Amino acid sequence: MDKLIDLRSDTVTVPTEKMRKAMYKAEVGDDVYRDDPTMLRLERLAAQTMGKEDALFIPSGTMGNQLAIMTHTQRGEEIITEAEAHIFYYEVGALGFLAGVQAKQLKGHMGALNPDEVEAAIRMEDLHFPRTALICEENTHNRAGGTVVPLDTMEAVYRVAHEHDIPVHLDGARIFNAATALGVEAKDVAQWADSVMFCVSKGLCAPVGSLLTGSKAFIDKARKIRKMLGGGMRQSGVLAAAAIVAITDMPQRLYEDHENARILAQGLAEIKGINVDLDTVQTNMINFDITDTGLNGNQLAEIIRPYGIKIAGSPNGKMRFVTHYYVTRDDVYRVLAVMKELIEEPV
Ligand SMILES: Cc1ncc(COP(=O)(O)O)c(CN[C@H](C(=O)O)[C@H](C)O)c1O
Repeated sequence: MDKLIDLRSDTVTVPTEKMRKAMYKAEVGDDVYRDDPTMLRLERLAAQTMGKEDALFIPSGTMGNQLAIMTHTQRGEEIITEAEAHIFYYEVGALGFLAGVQAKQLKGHMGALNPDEVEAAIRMEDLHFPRTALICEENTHNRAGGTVVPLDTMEAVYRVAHEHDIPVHLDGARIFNAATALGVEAKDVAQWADSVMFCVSKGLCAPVGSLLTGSKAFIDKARKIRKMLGGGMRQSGVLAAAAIVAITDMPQRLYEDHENARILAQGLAEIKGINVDLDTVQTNMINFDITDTGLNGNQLAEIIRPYGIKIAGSPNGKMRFVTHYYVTRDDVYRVLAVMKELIEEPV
């Protein structure tokens, strides 16, 4: 059976052999009592990696983002997000349902908020107005194509926020991809946010989890809200062990995913009917459009599947391919050969 090439997302990655061994041998305890030594080690490592005081393990990035919002805000307040931020676009309306806040959405440029527009969007004191309680950024930015927000932009937004005593939360699901593309450490990106959520379950290949990082006071409050949501976990050191391997071993190889994405994007751009904006291919994602091929994403997903290639379908021509640890350079060449055959020489 040919190997399955799965380009749907970097969320499909499975734990490495080293992670599985670490999980098996993990020293565990009841983390609600703070007795799990492996979880304590992970949270110290995560905080140190982001240059923050403390960290909290959560089972998903969505929970980490929403926990941050619930911790930073009060019901009835307003947060500022980019127009297609994951926090707004893909988190099932949790902003309103869980945190009871509303979003002021600003259209970014390749996912980056404009600091002047952020400042203009901050509410002044007025009987009619909700208070602006939080500014949320996303780096890399998923729906913009895994694009990287420049550090000077993040710094400018951070300074505007702090001039108005407003905290900044970074959805850093792929912060290590951003740091790799920028040639800096993750903490150099994280410094321009008060709280940072990052995922170990995506490009870093851990089976489960994300870390929310921030000040000790912030994390103490977030830990209590996590417990309220039923997120207090017992012997979670089994998961923490894999996350420690993920943070320690995997960021340094992300450049390979970026190189593979670049090669894949350039190859796709040469196929008749496929439109790719190569400027947006900056990390491990490729957003492209197949409308001019006469196919939509769902049709392509169906005809490509028998070739051992899994892609996310779509009702229109808008497509996303994501590279990761389990997509090799040879897999990239095979995908290009199959795409060329299916699109340029349809039967
Ligand atoms: C920027 C960002 N922030 C948060 C999350 C949520 O992470 P999880 O809740 O899936 O762990 C994601 C997941 N992104 C997933 C994907 O890309 O396939 C889907 C869209 O939810 C994300 O891309």
